[in-house]
Amino acid sequence: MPPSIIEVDRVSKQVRDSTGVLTILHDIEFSLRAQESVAIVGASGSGKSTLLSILAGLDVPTSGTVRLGGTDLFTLDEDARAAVRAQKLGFVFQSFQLLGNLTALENVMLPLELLGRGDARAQATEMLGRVGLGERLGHYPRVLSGGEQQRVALARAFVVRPAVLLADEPTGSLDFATGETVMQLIFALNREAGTTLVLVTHDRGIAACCDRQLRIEAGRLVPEAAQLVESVGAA
Ligand SMILES: Nc1ncnc2c1ncn2[C@@H]1O[C@H](COP(=O)(O)OP(=O)(O)OP(=O)(O)O)[C@@H](O)[C@H]1O
Repeated sequence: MPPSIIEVDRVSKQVRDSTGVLTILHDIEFSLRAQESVAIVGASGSGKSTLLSILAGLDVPTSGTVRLGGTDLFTLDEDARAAVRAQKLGFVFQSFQLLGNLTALENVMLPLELLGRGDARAQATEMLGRVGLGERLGHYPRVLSGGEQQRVALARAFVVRPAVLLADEPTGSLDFATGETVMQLIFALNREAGTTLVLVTHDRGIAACCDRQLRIEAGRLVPEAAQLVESVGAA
């Protein structure tokens, strides 16, 4: 069995608001094996995006630990955490988040250049070909459709061969058919690259395509045995 790539141990997150202290995540615990695909599901406001931000090292838990490939993310200083993020993680967001003043090719070359990896142009060109945009290398995001922009974002995420891809509602801004194409591409690239996929989604069909689902209710992880009972009951 592949080793754990992510180990989350008793992660809680609290914030202060005008009414006092709000607990967004309560003692979340799970681990993910290398190459697994996992959907994080749950109602709006249950804490899914907060958990994803903590897995990304972008948000800091109030207590608990997150180990990525054996490295405890929150014992590192910000610079070291950013370096781990750049080397091991890829991100795909609902809103694409491409740089508008760079072409498709330049957007995909950028993470390779920041990591000092050789031959960024050739690797980025090949990756854009892989997502079906080999003819659009010199085009700026503003002339690309939503689905095309998300495919550039996928190429940018996968080109560094991340250990883990974190995706937050990657089809949320796309119509159904385009969303399906993008998801098929994510699963295919994921298998090819042997990446672990962590996907936040409201879409049950997409969640069902993942190896596992982690359900969050009001900041607590529903035990997987209880989820199984629920799904058998619903069948
Ligand atoms: N900095 C903050 N201050 C106050 N409340 C916050 C803060 N960050 C998150 N929250 C609250 O924590 C809860 C969980 O937010 P989160 O964005 O993680 O939910 P979510 O499950 O991703 O929701 P959605 O599916 O709607 O995107 C929400 O009620 C949100 O308003």
